[in-house]
Amino acid sequence: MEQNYAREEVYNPETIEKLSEHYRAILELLGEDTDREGLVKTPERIAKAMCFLTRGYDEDPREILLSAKFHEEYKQMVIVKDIELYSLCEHHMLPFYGKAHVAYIPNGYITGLSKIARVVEAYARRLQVQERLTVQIRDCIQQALDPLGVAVVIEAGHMCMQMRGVQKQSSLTTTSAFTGVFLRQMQTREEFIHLIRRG
Ligand SMILES: Nc1nc2c(ncn2[C@@H]2O[C@H](COP(=O)(O)OP(=O)(O)OP(=O)(O)O)[C@@H](O)[C@H]2O)c(=O)[nH]1
Ligand SMILES: [Zn+2]
Repeated sequence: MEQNYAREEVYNPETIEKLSEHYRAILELLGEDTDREGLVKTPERIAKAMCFLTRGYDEDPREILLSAKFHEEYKQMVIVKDIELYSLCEHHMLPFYGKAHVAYIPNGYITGLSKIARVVEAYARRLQVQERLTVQIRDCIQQALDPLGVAVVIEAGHMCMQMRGVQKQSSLTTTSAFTGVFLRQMQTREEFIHLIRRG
């Protein structure tokens, strides 16, 4: 059966054209022949890839959460774990990638589960440092839902440490950020840590 692999991404043609010019110049400075077959379309491909990898700038994470905010009296922990993320470190523009684990305890309002992952995506698809990414996710959920507490843990490997620089291929960085009951009650924090480590 014929599959339709139509590309959904829509890019601003002017931005792509300008970026392509710059990437062509960069490839030439790196000693490449941009007329050779394999490279003819590469500047445009990189331009589109970079727009994709930074598309979070066009998204409003708070709006994402509010678009599926529901009144609900559930007051236990909600955890969305193992949310894969791909971001770019702002120092080298090399990828860092890994998983985010996000929890909150509702206080009258819940949000659509996919929206939590979409918030991670909206902040990850920017030039980032892992610490800021962690805190931005936490603060967005706290401000949009006003829950009893929010917990975010991110575990990621940084290509700038793995394939260049200090070259530590298997190093992982863990960051965490908490609010409310996750800050005040060690037991709640431990329950979260226990549940994200399980399985
Ligand atoms: N805190 C933090 N540092 C990061 C992150 N991503 C990359 N870095 C670090 O940013 C630092 C930039 O340091 P510089 O000394 O200016 O850059 P550099 O000479 O390329 O450093 P090396 O990577 O050690 O070769 C490096 O130590 C990177 O490991 C991140 O998400 N958080
Ligand atoms: Zn880096």
